[in-house]
Amino acid sequence: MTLFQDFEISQPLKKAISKMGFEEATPIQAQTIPVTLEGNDVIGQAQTGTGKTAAFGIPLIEKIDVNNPRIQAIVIAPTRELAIQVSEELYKIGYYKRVQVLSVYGGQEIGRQIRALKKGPQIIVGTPGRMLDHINRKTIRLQDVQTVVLDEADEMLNMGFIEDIESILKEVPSEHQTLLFSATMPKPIQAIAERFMHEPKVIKTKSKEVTVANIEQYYIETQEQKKFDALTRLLDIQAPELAIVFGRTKRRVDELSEALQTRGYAAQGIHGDLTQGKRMKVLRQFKERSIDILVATDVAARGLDISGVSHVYNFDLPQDPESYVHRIGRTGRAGKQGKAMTFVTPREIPHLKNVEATTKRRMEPMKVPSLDDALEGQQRLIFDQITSAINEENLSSYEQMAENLLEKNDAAKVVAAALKLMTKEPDTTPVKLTSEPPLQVKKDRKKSYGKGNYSKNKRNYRNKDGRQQSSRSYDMKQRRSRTNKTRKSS
Ligand SMILES: Nc1ncnc2c1ncn2[C@@H]1O[C@H](COP(=O)(O)OP(=O)(O)OP(=O)(O)O)[C@@H](O)[C@H]1O
Ligand SMILES: [Mg+2]
Repeated sequence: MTLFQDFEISQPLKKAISKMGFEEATPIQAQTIPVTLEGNDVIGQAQTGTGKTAAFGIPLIEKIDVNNPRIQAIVIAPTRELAIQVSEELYKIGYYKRVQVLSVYGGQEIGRQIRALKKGPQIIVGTPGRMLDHINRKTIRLQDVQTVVLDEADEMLNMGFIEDIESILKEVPSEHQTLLFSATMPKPIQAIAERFMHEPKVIKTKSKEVTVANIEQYYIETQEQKKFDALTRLLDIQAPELAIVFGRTKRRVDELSEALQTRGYAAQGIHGDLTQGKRMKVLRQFKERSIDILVATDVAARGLDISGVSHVYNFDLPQDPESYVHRIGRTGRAGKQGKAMTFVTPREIPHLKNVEATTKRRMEPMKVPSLDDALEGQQRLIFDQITSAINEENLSSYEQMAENLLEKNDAAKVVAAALKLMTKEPDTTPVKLTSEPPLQVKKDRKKSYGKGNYSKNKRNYRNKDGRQQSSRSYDMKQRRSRTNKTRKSS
């Protein structure tokens, strides 16, 4: 057991960490913080929700010179919401040290960011595109940067981002520390990563499984057209505190959130085609629980830490096993329990096996619930709520009314009527949902990474549309298949 108080870090940080409620370091924190404080480059891989943000955040903030108003560290994250979240966590860690942290991301007025940049933040957290934009405008200067962090490193070094990352790194002095963190690190991506690094220490917390043990994982085999009924019945039965439903495409997310609303659920969608204002509003509503179902593309798959997410539903199978790991990792965080349900059509079973082979964990089969099961689920929920209300609520203003009802009616009838009115009976309102074709399993995934397209000596080559590419890991087939992902969010 490693306590934060025992780390060689300054008092203001210890005070901030304790205010955040952390006492004991998680395994990845215990292993990486000392090594990072010594100045090493680090590749840190640990399961979702195990505190990787603080693992890089603590040493990063320890190193900052607060008397220097220039940018000393940058953290790059794949999505806007993650950049904001990471900057908030760093702000908390640096609170008593008075470190200034700023997030810059696409979709927010650039003028506002430029004004904030003039105040001399020491740490910038941003999405690659917007960070490059500021570098080109000379509103961000990286000459004093000593630390570069790639959060969700494998995603950042993936096809769509690598050129931006390379351009950013060109602006950083060659003497700098590089920290890469993610829950997944496919070997070919790690090889690319090491090119950017100086004798990196690779720290992977020892665990056979890629996903955390406290997430129960199920799959539900059903026809494409039956998935939605199965979803709403499951929602009725499982009554999640907060749930995230992942869909494959933006259109899918729009249709799903509308269909859920039609059936009376408090659901909203989030994806890359919405305005930033709308994206932030939906996420705020979800955190405040004015909605309890977030329907999302993979834009919400990585890094987001929202307490209370008890269930994740993969309405559509994710494109690759890594995406599965990150999606389900939105639940079961910081030692909490979670459940993940994945819908799969019969033709997609090979794809599911592929996911299981990567995660080294079997998903349990779950039967498609019937309407009766759904009704029973809702009844059980109401039963539990009433039982706890009997013990905990002040019912005095209702007691007279109860007496009146009981005078004229049979007691069991009265309670049954009240139960019926309170129970949300399964809603079968027809909804419109465009069918998605089944996912095709990629023949040999291992070979498809970095297949001839990338080598150390052959860094530049032209792709099919003649555009020069620097380095890459996925082949073109994979690239096409990933275009539906909401990736370029900055
Ligand atoms: N030592 C600790 N003690 C208690 N809670 C912690 C500790 N470290 C981090 N946490 C909390 O655990 C949660 C998950 O942390 P974090 O978001 O950093 O996970 P992660 O490993 O980056 O996950 P992901 O792979 O999904 O990005 C956060 O709410 C964080 O505040
Ligand atoms: Mg993280």
